[in-house]
Amino acid sequence: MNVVVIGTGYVGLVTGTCLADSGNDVTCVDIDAGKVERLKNGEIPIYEPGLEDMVRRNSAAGRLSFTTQPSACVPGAECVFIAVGTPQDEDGSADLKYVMGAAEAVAPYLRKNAIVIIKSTVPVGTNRLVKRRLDELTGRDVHIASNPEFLKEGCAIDDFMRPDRVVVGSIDPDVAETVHELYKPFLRTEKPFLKMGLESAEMTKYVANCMLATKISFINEMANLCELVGADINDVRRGIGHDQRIGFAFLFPGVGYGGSCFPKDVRALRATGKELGFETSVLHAVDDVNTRQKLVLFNKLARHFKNDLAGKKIAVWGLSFKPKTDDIRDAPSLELLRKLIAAGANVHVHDPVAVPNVQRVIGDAVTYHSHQYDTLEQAEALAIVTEWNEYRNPDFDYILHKMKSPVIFDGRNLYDLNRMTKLGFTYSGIGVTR
Ligand SMILES: NC(=O)C1=CN([C@@H]2O[C@H](COP(=O)(O)OP(=O)(O)OC[C@H]3O[C@@H](n4cnc5c(N)ncnc54)[C@H](O)[C@@H]3O)[C@@H](O)[C@H]2O)C=CC1
Ligand SMILES: O=C(O)[C@H]1O[C@H](OP(=O)(O)OP(=O)(O)OC[C@H]2O[C@@H](n3ccc(=O)[nH]c3=O)[C@H](O)[C@@H]2O)[C@H](O)[C@@H](O)[C@@H]1O
Repeated sequence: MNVVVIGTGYVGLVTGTCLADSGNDVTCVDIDAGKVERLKNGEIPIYEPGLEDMVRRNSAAGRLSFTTQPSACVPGAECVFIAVGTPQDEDGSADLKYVMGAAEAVAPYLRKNAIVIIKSTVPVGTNRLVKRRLDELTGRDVHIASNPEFLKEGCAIDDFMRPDRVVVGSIDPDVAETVHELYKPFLRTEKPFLKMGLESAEMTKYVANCMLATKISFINEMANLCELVGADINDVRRGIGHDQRIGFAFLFPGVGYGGSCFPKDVRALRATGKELGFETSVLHAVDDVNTRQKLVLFNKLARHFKNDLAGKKIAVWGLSFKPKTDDIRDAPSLELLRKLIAAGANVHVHDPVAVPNVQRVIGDAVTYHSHQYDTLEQAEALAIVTEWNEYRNPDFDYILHKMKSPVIFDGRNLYDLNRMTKLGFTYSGIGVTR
């Protein structure tokens, strides 16, 4: 099929590349000329394992190309995906200016019977709003489909190629069937293609993200309570997870969820409720718990140093909002760094890939290191924010020898409390402490 994807961010680039990989002719469009230039040279602007190779391979095969001009590709397209950002507006609701802008940019070039597929996460009602605008601009009854994306950064290609399900909302069932053709190569096992109405598809995306965010805030609240009652959340997690009704997924306690989606999507769904005079109390609590959880490492450090962090050398491992990405949008690390800087601490940080992004936001108020151990020279405490694999099994003897005082605040429960205590560390995890 001839496909156009508008937006070459995490979602657009992965969608376009994976669809090209299954034999479609794909053109990706972005308004950012610099990004398009880099992509044309086979350079990808984000860190996503495996993506660069796939972009190069499919570009070389002539199935994947990049442009800034919708006029150059939309006229030939049977399907036009819109995968632009939907950031949080000041009141928490989703800002639709990029989605509407993209729709308006493609409208003049849409061929008869082309399908516009909205992949961006958009509030209920947006697909109909976009359709109305497209109908107005083209003078035709434009086909529209809502196709929310469920991929995770860091394993985006695998998630796209092996989805748990594909959701498509449409007015006309034939439109959904055409979209199904695009997805059939990725749904060869028992995984379902779920057809539904536009509103249900839009809502499905928010409910999925809010459910996952709820699980995380719930387990974080329980972890904090475990510390107070002297229980170990790792044992409790296993104790509940074996109950098949509960399970293990997304119940790892930590420093709060970050990233470009959970925080904004929880707030956007709250805003939808508010607009309709409906109080979403659970979502309010989820957001509230998460805001507090992002401060959990700072509060532990402040308590340990009796509220005097001035001049204390603190090492921080992990800056991206989760491993295998350089994305720092709403990352808990930023909250920690800002609080430590404000308290006058001498902060030394490491991250395998996110340092350039953090440098752009935090500047030289902290010291960046290219090796994790270099942060520890005479450090008085180590805070672990992101569970990169290389932090899981470090040389603890070396760390003991390097640090001024062997104190670890582990925001991801990478280590075992008893082992750490035996080794001579003062150690505190999330929901695991002495
Ligand atoms: N990042 C993720 O893991 C996931 C994101 N989503 C949703 O997908 C959407 C896109 O997210 P990301 O890919 O992270 O966004 P992003 O911010 O990384 O990329 C968006 C891209 O769209 C481009 N753009 C904006 N207006 C344009 C226009 N008129 N024409 C052409 N290009 C335009 C921007 O220059 C940018 O390159 C959002 O609604 C997000 O909530 C859904 C699932 C996963
Ligand atoms: O809409 C989106 O953008 C995407 O949002 C999330 O994907 P992503 O944000 O890439 O990353 P996750 O792996 O879900 O992690 C989100 C945050 O939750 C935290 N988390 C996750 C799992 C867990 O058990 N505990 C926990 O604290 C992570 O550290 C991270 O900060 C969803 O998992 C995707 O399905 C969805 O498509």
